[in-house]
Amino acid sequence: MEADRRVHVHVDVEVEFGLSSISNLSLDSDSASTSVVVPGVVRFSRDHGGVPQLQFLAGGWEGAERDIVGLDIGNVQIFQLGPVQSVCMAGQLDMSKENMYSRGFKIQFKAEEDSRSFHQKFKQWKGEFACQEPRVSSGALATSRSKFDEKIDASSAKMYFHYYGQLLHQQNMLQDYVRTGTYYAAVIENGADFSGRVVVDVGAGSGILSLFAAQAGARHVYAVEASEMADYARKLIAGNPSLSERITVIKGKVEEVELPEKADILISEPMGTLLVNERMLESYVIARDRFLVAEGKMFPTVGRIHVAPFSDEYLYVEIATKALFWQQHSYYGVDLTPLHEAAFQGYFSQPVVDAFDPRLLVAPPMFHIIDFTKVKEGDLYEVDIPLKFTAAVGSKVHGIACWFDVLFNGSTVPRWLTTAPGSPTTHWYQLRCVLSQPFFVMSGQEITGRLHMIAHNAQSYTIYLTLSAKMWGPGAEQGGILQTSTGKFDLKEPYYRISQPQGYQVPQDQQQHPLFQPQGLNVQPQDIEETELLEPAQNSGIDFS
Ligand SMILES: C[S@@+](CC[C@H](N)C(=O)[O-])C[C@H]1O[C@@H](n2cnc3c(N)ncnc32)[C@H](O)[C@@H]1O
Repeated sequence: MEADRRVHVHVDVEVEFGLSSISNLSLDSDSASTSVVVPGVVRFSRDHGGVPQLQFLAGGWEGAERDIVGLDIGNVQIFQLGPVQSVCMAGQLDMSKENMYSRGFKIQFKAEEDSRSFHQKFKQWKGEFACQEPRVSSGALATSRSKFDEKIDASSAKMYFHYYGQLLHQQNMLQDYVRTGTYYAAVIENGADFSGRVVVDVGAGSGILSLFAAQAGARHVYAVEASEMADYARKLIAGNPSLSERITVIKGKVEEVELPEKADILISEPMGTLLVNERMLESYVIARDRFLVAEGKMFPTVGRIHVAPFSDEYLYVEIATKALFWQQHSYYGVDLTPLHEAAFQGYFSQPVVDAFDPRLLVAPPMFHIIDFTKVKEGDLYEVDIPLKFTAAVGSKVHGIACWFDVLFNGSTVPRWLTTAPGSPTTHWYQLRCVLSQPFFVMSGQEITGRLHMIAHNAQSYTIYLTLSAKMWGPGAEQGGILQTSTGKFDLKEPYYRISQPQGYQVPQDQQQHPLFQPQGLNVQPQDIEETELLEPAQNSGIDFS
C-alpha cells in the first residue's frame, strides 16, 4: 500500500475501528487490480494542522511498522455495500484536474455494530469539515462549487429538489404507465445490455429504474439521487431483498458525488416538458462524462423535439379573454385598462400544456435531434431550431405545437417512448406556444421561422418563436415574406390546461386514418437506421392529402 502522507505516532487519534480486511482498490483505467491486506484499521484523526482525516492502516501485526494513508475528510465519500462492507473513495484536491477517483479502499468491519458506529462518526466529522471555511491546501481549494451550483439559482434548486423529495410527485410519475411501462419494457427486453453490467441511475427518485436494472441482471447499480427521496429509495430497495444487495443508493448530485467504479450503462429519466425543461439533460450528460466507460450505453440514447404549426381558434380566444378583466373602466371605481396590454402579453407568454387533437396541425411536423451519447453539456444552454413547413390546409395559424420522443437503443429491441398528440397520453402531455398575432396561410404555402430556446438559471428556458408565411401563388417564385409573427415564452411558467385526466386520444376505430399518424408515431424503431435518426427528416410521416 502506498502512503499518501506518512503520519507519525503523535497524531491526535480520536477513534479507530479494527477491520477484518482492507483492500486498496487500484482504479486507474489500465488495471483493475486490488491488493488485499488483512487485518487493518481505519481511524478518525487530525493532521498537524488539526484538519480531520480518515486514516487507513494496513498490516497491524505486533511491532511491525504499518503503512498509513491519510485522506482529508472533505474529499472522502463512503458507500455502504452491505451490513459490514463499505467503500471509501477520495477525489483529488487539485482543482486543475478533473475530480478523479484517486484513492479507494474497500473495508470489511468485524461486526455490524462497528460498521454502524463508523458511519455515524463519519457523518459527524464530515459535518464538522463542512462547517470549516474553504481552505488552501497544496495551493488548491479544498471545496468548490459544482457545475450545478454555478449555473443554477440556489432557490430554484431548493424548490426543485423539495418537489422531487415528496412521494406524491414520484407516484405521479410511477402512475404514468406509458412512461414507466416503456422503461420497464426497454430494460427487460434488453436484458443483455444490463446483465452482469455496472449501471448508474442518474436521478434515481424512488429507485424504480435501479430496481428494473437489477431485475435485468445488473451486477451493481449506483442509484444517485440528490433530493430527500434518496432515503425513501433506500427503504424501497431494502424492502426488495432479492435485488437490494446489488443496488447502492448515493445521496447527492451527479455533478458532485464520486463513485467507486465506472458504469457500463446509464439509465435515467431526465426529460421535462419539451424534453429540455428542468435542465436535467445537462446532468445526464455530465454523468455520462464522469461515470460512463468509453462506448458505454445510455438509456435513453437519443431524444427528438417535434414541432408543427397548429390552428386552434378556441384556445386563442380562451387566452385573449383572460385579459379582458383588465379592460374594465370602473372596477370598484378604478380604471384597470392601463394594465390590459401587460396582462394580455403575460397570458400569451405562457406555453400551454394539454393534450390536443392532432387534426389541429396545419402542416406535417419536423424534428430536432439531441443525441445524448454525443451532445456537449454546453450545447444544451441554447437550442436553436430553424423551422420550415408546407401548409397542408388553408387555415389560420395560431402558433406551434411541440412534443418529444426518446429512443432506448437496446441491442435486442430498440424502443421508443413518445408523447405525440394522438398517442396514449403521458404526464408530459404536449406543449403549444400561442402567438398573440395569428396569421392566415393557404394550402401549399411555406411557413418558415425559428424556435430559439435559451436556458436560464431557474432550470428552464426562455423561448423565442418567429413564424413567417412566405409569398404564395403567382410571383411567389421571387420569394419574400408576407407576414411575420413573434412571441416570447417562459417554459418555467406554463398554463396547465388539463381538464380530462386522459386528455385527447384518437378513438381506436380511427387510429389507422392517415391524419392520425403524425411523424414519429408511425415510425417503428426497427424501421430506423441510426444514421437516419441523426439526419432530421423533413416532413415525413403525415399524409395530409
Ligand atoms: C423525473 S425524476 C425521475 C425519477 C426516477 N428515475 C423515475 O424514473 O421514476 C428525476 C429525478 O432526478 C433527480 N435529480 C435531478 N437532477 C439531479 C442531479 N443533478 N443529481 C441527482 N439527482 C437529480 C430529481 O430529484 C428526481 O428525483
